Amino acid sequence: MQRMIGVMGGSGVYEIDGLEQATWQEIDTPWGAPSDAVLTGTLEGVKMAFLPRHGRGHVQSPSTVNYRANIDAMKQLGVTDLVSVSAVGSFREEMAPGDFVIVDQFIDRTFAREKSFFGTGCVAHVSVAHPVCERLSGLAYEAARATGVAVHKGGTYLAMEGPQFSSMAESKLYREWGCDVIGMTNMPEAKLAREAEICYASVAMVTDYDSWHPDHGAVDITAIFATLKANTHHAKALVAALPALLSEAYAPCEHGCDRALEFAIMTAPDRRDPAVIEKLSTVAGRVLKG
Ligand SMILES: CSC[C@H]1O[C@H](OP(=O)(O)O)[C@H](O)[C@@H]1O
Ligand SMILES: Nc1ncnc2[nH]cnc12
Repeated sequence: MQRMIGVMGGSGVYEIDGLEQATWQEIDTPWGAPSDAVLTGTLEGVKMAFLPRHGRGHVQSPSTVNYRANIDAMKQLGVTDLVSVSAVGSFREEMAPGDFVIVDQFIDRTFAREKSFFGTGCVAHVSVAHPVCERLSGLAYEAARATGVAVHKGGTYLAMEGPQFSSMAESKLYREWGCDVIGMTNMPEAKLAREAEICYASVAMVTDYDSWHPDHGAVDITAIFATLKANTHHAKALVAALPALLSEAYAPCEHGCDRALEFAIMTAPDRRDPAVIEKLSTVAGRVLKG
């Protein structure tokens, strides 16, 4: 099996540079349409797939992004390692606008999204105790360091429903909970990547101090865009640095991300719904076949 890098581009990241044989591919999935076509090609001999999470032109809101379709599309293309690039607010003075954070934990406060590929007819329970792939996150950290940006290794991401930003009381509460950054999209994306047995890492680009900071006031979308614009070159450079770091032949993930479904399916084979099994053929085909 060949290793393939997927990039899920967040706010401000709607394209990547330098792909050879670049083609926008429309992908159908049993879960509906992904946010957009997927840009595929190779970079330094490594196959890559890029999907703008909100669609080109930022059409999908965090609540309407079809996360299941996006992950299924990446899996169909053969993505083994998926790096998310996201804009976030910061709860820490030292995680300043412009900095990058390699997220390693999540608190999921989203409530209006489909969060699993599984359900009635085929029930499965995977572990997300360690919701990101340690190996891929380490490589993303190295790639970020190579760009020269200030980068923090590890951080807890509070996933909120949105689309409105948090109240000051919520912002202060999340700080007390020990959260480091806040965004609206990495959940259920990370959970679904785990169900699809794809290694997942999250690169968070700090754009603001949310609304807790006495010296910074409320979140200001104009300031967010300015910070994102000033940082796009770092995000693109990070993506460009990934192939050299991941170019070695595929080796099973030491953390088991690529085997997450091994013992996860609870529904007895003779009680599984054939229509549901058919829908799961891409993401869970490895364990459902045979
Ligand atoms: C640009 S402000 C809020 C918007 O930005 C983040 O999107 P993404 O995670 O895709 O970079 C945040 O989650 C909100 O969707
Ligand atoms: N303060 C914030 N809250 C939620 N999502 C964000 N994305 C960027 N800044 C954010």
